[in-house]
Amino acid sequence: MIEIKQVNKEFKQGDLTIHALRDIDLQIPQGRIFGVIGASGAGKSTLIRIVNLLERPTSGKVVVDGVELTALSQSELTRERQKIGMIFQHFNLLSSRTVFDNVALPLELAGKDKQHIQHKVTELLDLVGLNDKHQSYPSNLSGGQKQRVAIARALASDPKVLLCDEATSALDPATTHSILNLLQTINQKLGLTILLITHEMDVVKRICHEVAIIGGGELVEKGPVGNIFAHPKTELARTFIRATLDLSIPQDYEERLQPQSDGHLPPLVRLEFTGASVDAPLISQVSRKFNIDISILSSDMDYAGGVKFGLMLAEFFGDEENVNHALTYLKDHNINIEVLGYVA
Ligand SMILES: Nc1ncnc2c1ncn2[C@@H]1O[C@H](COP(=O)(O)OP(=O)(O)OP(=O)(O)O)[C@@H](O)[C@H]1O
Repeated sequence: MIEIKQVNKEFKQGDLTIHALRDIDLQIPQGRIFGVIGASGAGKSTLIRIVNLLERPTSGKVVVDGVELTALSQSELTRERQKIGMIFQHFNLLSSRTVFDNVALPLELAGKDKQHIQHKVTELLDLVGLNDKHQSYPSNLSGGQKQRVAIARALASDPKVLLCDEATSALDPATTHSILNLLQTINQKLGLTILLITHEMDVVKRICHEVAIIGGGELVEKGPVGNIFAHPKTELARTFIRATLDLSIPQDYEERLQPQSDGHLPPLVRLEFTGASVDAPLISQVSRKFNIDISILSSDMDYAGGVKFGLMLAEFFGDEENVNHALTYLKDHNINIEVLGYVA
């Protein structure tokens, strides 16, 4: 549905050339939810703006629904752009128009008659769960409701593709959840292809089928979300995955931690399970095999692509030599081990 072929984008700033995107190749099949994740300045916004040619690539092609947008005249492009809806981080609603009139705007611009507009806008506001807000103004809506209006407006011209530019970044976690659910519903009900950019792996994990990771304007890794979570190949992918796992040492433990063992203090160990970790009940195995006790302090494990991954904090009690053997055994089974200190 969307093909990005060998796209490069350079910005000139005086004598300086900023290479915002380098040789990007992406194919996004119809009906999929595709996420592009990257840190600030990685080139995400530039990439998504290139898909509807709000930004023209310096070289390369953009094909949407079989039409090469990069080869079109301005008037042809205006027509093709109706196939592509877009929503933004800050909603971009017209504050002087009611909710109804915001959603009606693209239909008015397309010259649709009043009856069609009334029917279509009512249907869209029903779809996004705002049928009681027709006459409200954006200033009287919550952030989540504003984004719902923006989604309804983006769908008014029956697009085949929806571009989401950090659509949930200005929202709290609960509202983010409800907007992501809505995007998923729309994807399933309307078969709409969704391309979203985000800096949060949680967003990707929650709704995307596939993900591409960009860093410094280059595409470093792409694939089905489960595969990337289970078998990240690059440090950048690992960093994003780690950020979805929340594991901090409780304050009182932090205060009790000693840098050295006196031979008796139990180590506090951070265990990282990745796609490479052996999928077996290793914690109970090492406990039995090396005659030690393991007390799990906290754990954030997830499951994707057929494997478990995540982080665990645990104290290992027992004879020092046995504990060390147990840690070596876990390392040998591809669990990353870090001894954070010894608990006094
Ligand atoms: N109009 C422009 N003129 C010059 N440089 C630009 C322009 N737009 C983007 N850039 C540069 O291109 C690079 C990529 O920017 P882009 O906005 O695409 O990144 P991003 O991943 O979306 O970042 P953020 O998450 O902070 O929005 C940055 O170095 C940025 O400074």
